Amino acid sequence: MRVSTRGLVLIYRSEGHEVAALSGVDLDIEAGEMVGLLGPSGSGKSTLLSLLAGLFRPSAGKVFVGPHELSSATPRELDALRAREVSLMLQGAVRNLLPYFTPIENVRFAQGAARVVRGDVPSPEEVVAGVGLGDDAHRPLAELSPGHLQLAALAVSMATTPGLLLADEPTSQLDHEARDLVLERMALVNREFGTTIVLVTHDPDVAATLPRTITIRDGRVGGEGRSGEEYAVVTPDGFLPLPGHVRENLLPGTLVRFHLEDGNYLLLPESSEQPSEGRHRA
Ligand SMILES: Nc1ncnc2c1ncn2[C@@H]1O[C@H](COP(=O)(O)OP(=O)(O)OP(=O)(O)O)[C@@H](O)[C@H]1O
Repeated sequence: MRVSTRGLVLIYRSEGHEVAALSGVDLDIEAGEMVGLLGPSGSGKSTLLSLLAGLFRPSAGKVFVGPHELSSATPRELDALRAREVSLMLQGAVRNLLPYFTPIENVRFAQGAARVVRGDVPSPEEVVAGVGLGDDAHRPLAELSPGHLQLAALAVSMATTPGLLLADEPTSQLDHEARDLVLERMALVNREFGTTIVLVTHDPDVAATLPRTITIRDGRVGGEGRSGEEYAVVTPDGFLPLPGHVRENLLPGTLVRFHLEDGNYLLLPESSEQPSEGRHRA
């Protein structure tokens, strides 16, 4: 399922205070991509995930998920979307699971709403096998390792084979072995079901395994990574956010010229008397 946003703004209002958590996010994620969402604490990652899940409405801008535009969807349409097409995996496996059910029972329970609006959900056995839980499918959750608990949460998130899976730090509480297992199974689900996956992570090792990362900074897209290479991204209205290390050198108010040389753009700050010394390759 394709995901895109245009000029996405979210302002939290509480007791006279206003916090702009997102201040103009433009994103395009193609159907079937697996993308990491990075960024410092408080940059707006969880807020973005919640808006993509249709949990609340943006203050301004548009959110497109498949054929749906969420900012103008009715509450009923948003309920139907969450019941079958979009799944949000919360941080901490147990927050996604009913504690006294086995993984199979959890998946069956999670399919309840989808069975009402859509008949063709897969069997719980198929879903649990799809994430490779094997023998643990019928065990009480208390007997599962942290890695397999996270796989059970993944199975619940995939209960209706959604077109979009949003995962908030799915590997943050795991050791390296369990983390790699969960990532491998998420990649499997992405390939086998064609599910678009957007996952939030703070872990550079996780980011390094992903074909694409998007970094959120100060409520905007601050940059993108492709197979380990970092890029700044030109926004639809022609703005270009400076990477953090360049920001330290080009202070607010600095005048910059774009100079084309040998097919490359050079950024020439106005203050540099010798252009060759102050050059920043764009
Ligand atoms: N319910 C809320 N009411 C008011 N402000 C909020 C609320 N939720 C988040 N914020 C603020 O919005 C901004 C973005 O928060 P958000 O949780 O989306 O960031 P984040 O990148 O997910 O952070 P973290 O990595 O710590 O989870 C922060 O300044 C945060 O303090």
